Amino acid sequence: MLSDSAARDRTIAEARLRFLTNAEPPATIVPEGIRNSWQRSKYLGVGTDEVAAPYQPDYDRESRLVRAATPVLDRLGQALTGSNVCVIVTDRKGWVRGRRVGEKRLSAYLDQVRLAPGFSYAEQFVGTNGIGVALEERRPNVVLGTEHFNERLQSVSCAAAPIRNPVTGRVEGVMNLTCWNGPARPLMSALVQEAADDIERALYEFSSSHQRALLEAFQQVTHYGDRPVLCLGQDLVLANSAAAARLTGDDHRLLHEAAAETGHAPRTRKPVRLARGETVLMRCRVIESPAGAAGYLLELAFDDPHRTPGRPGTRFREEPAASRPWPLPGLAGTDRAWNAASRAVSRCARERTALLLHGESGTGKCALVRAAHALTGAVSAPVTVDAADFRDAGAGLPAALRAAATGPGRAVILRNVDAVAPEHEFTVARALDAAGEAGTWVVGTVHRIQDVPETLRHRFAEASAVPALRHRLADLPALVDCLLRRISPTLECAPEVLPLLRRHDWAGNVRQLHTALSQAAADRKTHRIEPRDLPPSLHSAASRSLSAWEEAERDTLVEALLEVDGNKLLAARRLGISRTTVYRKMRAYGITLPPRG
Ligand SMILES: Nc1ncnc2c1ncn2[C@@H]1O[C@H](COP(=O)(O)OP(=O)(O)OP(=O)(O)O)[C@@H](O)[C@H]1O
Repeated sequence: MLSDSAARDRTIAEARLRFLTNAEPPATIVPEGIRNSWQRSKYLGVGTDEVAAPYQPDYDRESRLVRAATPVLDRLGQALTGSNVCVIVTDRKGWVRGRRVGEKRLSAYLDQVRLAPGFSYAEQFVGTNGIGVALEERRPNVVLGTEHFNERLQSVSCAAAPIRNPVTGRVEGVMNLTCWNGPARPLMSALVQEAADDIERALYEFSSSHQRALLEAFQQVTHYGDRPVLCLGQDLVLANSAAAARLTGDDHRLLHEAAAETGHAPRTRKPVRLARGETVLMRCRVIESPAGAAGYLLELAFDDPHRTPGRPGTRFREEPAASRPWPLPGLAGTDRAWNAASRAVSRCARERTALLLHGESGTGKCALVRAAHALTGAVSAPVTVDAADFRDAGAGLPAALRAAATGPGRAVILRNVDAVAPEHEFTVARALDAAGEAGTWVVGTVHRIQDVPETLRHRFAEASAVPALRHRLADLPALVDCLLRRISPTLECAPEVLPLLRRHDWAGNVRQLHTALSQAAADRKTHRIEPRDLPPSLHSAASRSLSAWEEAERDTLVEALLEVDGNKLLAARRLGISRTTVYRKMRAYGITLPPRG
């Protein structure tokens, strides 16, 4: 007769097979965290029989995380000698940075499945596993034998817990414990959490005296009362919930600038205009640490502490600015405003709350909806109905909305809500209501929220802003990585490309970035995109917007220069103009070319 755990393993294995072969969501017998992870893994097309963990042998062996983790790993390694257990530490992207194994047979197996230093065990490469799930869900978890997405990992079970930076709360890595399938399961979680705690304590010791000084000042002020407080250090932002709910990344920058101007003037209350036009009164104090000035502590007073900024009279709830990343499958970025949007969209998808997403074209509004909807175990992808397609035949729009399949597990996106003709607002609103009542998740997208007519605005219980790419340029490397992988898995960028991308204003946002990289990839001669492969517009940084004619002139000049390897004299001859004109136009259009290779 089968033991309880063997019977459970068999049930889970059968559920996994059914999930992999059918289009249905995994059976509810599978624990929720594992179900979500299976869905993400399937959505990302992760393999089930080959472990495709990528390898990067060069990494910083002196990083703060490695230094904090090494004594803990050494101690556990000694204690576990001879046992069938292994302890592993990864960084925040899942790259294995340290491993200690109790016995040789397990060590050989882990090498075979690439669970070894230098390899990444992120979920996007390996599918459901303790490390990957801890990083995606940012909480401790256990993955038992057959719950692994990849069958080659099913001989082992693992428990993992995120390691957080005790000052910022950011996940710095994962502590993982792996052993052959067996009865030790309940002990694994306790041991792994204790080890993660030890590493966090060591990280705290390492954190600079600046950070400690800021944290102490912040805690003192926020201990009493709940007025908005913000602490700004060089690479650290601390906000209590009253401040986080009202401030965006752009506001932090504006407040930082104002604080730098005010300096040490604790009695002064300075008015500061925030990104959305609202004014806040700021009292600023410089925080000193033994190593010098650590940053600013800002106490803020809003005009009306309860009103949602910039939304007089609406019933929208703005999502609190979220500092923690909220990764969604296939999408990249950890900017604060992007995190807040991802979090809001995911919550609305789960709760099926009608949502209005606003932001410039190409920022990722529809992509967010698709990814969040997929994670809910949806039966089909969202149906997109573009109101702009019905500008001349507006009566067809309500009919198109009604024709979309409705019901639980389905979603409909009304794109360009502002393009609904006034005479059709009411029937469109009725169609959206009917879809919502049938259990469909209803989402609207628009560039500017103020352009949405009142009748339609009230169909959406919540609103969330998706930031423009130029306001989240810190996300460029991650976005480039993600988009390149979509174009071709072997494609990479030369390091000189990013600075060129960074100075562009990206009016077409992530969509434009994708197009630029696709164009560059189509013209390249190797698997590496070099600066010269980029479209001409990216070689210039004009200080004003150009007319169509000027753009054409700039592109012709850049193409001529690239063809002759940047030689201005030869380019001038080709174009039949003087070398002085070439120099003048290069200056006027802000053209810089990669150094000659
Ligand atoms: N964070 C991201 N990571 C990866 N790809 C992204 C991200 N954001 C957007 N994209 C990609 O950029 C492209 C444009 O995104 P999307 O169509 O969602 O924009 P949108 O804001 O809905 O635009 P529009 O307002 O014109 O409908 C898509 O290919 C999408 O996958």
